[in-house]
Amino acid sequence: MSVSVLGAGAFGTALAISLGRSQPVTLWARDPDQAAEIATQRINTRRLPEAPLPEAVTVTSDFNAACASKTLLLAVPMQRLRAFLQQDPLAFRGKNLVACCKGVELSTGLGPVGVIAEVVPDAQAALLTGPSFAADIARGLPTALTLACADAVTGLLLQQELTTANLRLYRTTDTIGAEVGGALKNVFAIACGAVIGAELGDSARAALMTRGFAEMQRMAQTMGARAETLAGLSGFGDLALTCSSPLSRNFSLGLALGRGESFDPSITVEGAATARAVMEKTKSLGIDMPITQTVVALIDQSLTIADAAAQLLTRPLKEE
Ligand SMILES: NC(=O)c1ccc[n+]([C@@H]2O[C@H](COP(=O)([O-])OP(=O)(O)OC[C@H]3O[C@@H](n4cnc5c(N)ncnc54)[C@H](O)[C@@H]3O)[C@@H](O)[C@H]2O)c1
Ligand SMILES: O=P(O)(O)OC[C@H](O)CO
Repeated sequence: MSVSVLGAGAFGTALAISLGRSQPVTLWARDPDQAAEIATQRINTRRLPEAPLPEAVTVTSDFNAACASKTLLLAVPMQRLRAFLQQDPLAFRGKNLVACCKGVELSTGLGPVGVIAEVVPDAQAALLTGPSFAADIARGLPTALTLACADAVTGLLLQQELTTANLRLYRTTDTIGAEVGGALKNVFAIACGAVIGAELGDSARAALMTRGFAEMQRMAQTMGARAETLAGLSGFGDLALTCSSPLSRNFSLGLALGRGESFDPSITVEGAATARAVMEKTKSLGIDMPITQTVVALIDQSLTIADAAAQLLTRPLKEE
């Protein structure tokens, strides 16, 4: 069996480095100049500048060559996944397609596994998600993630194939739970960053994390997910990491909002589009997501941080 990573951003490069320490891996970049640069310098200076590539990583911009592997890790942003798959759906037929992105598609309300199932129905769709920064994985620091695949046999195979010495994978067949946890933790990280940026305190952050987790559970269970998935790495685990670290881009966007500073729009921040997509989805699900709604308003700048805090604090009192 062979593995290719499609997408040479920070996360794709980190996964290729981790896997490449013990097996041959192909890393595909869509930009031929970038592929040539990484192949020659043995480092991705644009996205992961301090992490050299092991010898076993082959870098290419040849799409067909990369798609020769049976297992393909799709490391492109959530809102680009469909267009990426639609470029050449035949190339993906019969493959193990492991989405490595987190979020909900704006146009459909689907998560990454749902998008793969729609565009390439005869592939085995899986999701790799959970608490991890690309730089940590690339440095070989200890990390644990969730590998979600509805097909238990394929899930077991992928768990064994993608676990490395420092990257331990747990498996689940609950793809919905894994999708929802990974998507919503980014939304709440924006909220937590805003609270810290506006100097509203660590207690307020803890409240947002806890009530955000309640929103996450509410949405996931309404969609048929299992509670234990949300309590695992893909839900609680990633919420804890992303809401507490300035290394997170979602948290950093929130920090900028809280401080009234600008933020580079070219940086991948999945939580912004996902918050909008989730609010659209709640209309059909019929559930209340007040923190998610507040994040949309903060991003739109239709609400100040002070008004957002006042609005959340004055909601009708209820049981926990
Ligand atoms: N960076 C992390 O620490 C980290 C950790 C875990 C999960 N993730 C997830 O991984 C996903 C990707 O994040 P990232 O950090 O690698 O982002 P990034 O911005 O570093 O890289 C995104 C890559 O996708 C490529 N890309 C974009 N559109 C494309 C298209 N249509 N076709 C082919 N390639 C395309 C870009 O060229 C770029 O190389 C996100 O969903 C993110 O949440 C990231
Ligand atoms: O930098 P972020 O906010 O996209 O977070 C990276 C990972 O998703 C953390 O698990």
